[in-house]
Amino acid sequence: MVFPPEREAAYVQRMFGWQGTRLRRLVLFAPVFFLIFIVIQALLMPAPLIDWLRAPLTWAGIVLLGAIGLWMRTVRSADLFAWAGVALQTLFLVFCALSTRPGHGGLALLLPMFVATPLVTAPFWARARTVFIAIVFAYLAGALALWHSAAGSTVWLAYGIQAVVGGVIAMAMHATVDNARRGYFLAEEELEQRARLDALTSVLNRRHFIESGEAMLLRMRPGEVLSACFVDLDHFKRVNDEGGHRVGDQLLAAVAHCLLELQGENRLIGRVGGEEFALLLPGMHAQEAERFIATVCERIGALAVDGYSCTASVGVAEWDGSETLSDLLHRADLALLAAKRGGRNRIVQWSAGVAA
Ligand SMILES: Nc1nc2c(ncn2[C@@H]2O[C@H](COP(=O)(O)OP(=O)(O)OP(=O)(O)O)[C@@H](O)[C@H]2O)c(=O)[nH]1
Repeated sequence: MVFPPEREAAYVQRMFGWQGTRLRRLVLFAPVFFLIFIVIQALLMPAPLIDWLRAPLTWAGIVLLGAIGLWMRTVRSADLFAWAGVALQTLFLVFCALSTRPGHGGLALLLPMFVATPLVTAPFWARARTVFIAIVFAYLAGALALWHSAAGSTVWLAYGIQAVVGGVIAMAMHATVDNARRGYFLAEEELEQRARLDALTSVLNRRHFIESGEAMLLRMRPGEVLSACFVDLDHFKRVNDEGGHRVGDQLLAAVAHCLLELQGENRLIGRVGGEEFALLLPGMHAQEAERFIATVCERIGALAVDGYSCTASVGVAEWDGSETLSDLLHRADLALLAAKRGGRNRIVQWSAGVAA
């Protein structure tokens, strides 16, 4: 399953989000695992543990792996974390390989067996290419261990077979799990999308319009402007009563389509009531919003379903730079009431007089 690049990135980041906390804890175990490997070797081989602990290689490994592990705890990007994980895992295996004493082929084989499935960070949530490189590097490190321990040809043959079979199995496991997760991710995205949109008109539903609008106001910087519009269709009850609800539905959908066609970047359009729509227009003063919405109203007036058409009344209010979304929409709503009172099919800008 191949996603477009931006969805692929979102998917990898989401997977990392799910597993990030556990992985951040896990990477700290790299120096500990290395120490355990040293202790196992010391127990199995005649050299005393103190000899191993005196070796500069042991301390270089512990310090370097510890430092990378600590740094990785601060990484937020999923891709960077995956590559750092590959580097950490490879270095861990290289240090294990280099600390393997010559003449002990059996012990050296432990390492490649140990790494049959890449350890430490096991970036199975990452992109397939990263996982593939992690597996190849893991087996190369295993080969280094064999070479270092001067293993015989039988051991090399066994390792070669294991590397090919293990590598293929690891990639197949990754592909299977990844495919299932991608399917789940797509289904979840679709559900989220459905929960955000109004079923009839495909504009934002009321809840998401309010949530997104509040988030938009929080992102506004000093000096930035924004206007809100409340659009209410005039005498819509008549359309339903005379043409039937199906015609009413089709006309509502056509109006929403008209609004969506004019949806510029960052503009928010929501259905906030039966035949009421609200718009948030960042970067527009009230006058600009009024001009913009006049074009929209003209297009709405030109719509017709089975000979039925409608006009719209609109209230416009400009954000004062500090008020809440609820207050801003309330002022736009008061302006809308004034438009209705004034005879409908018109746009009214909020002013102190409108509230009276
Ligand atoms: N077909 C259809 N009609 C809806 C929907 N939601 C609300 N309505 C109708 O919209 C109409 C709104 O009626 P009113 O609130 O009286 O408003 P109006 O007739 O547009 O009159 P004014 O707003 O005062 O101009 C009602 O008949 C509702 O049934 C919908 O999803 N589909």
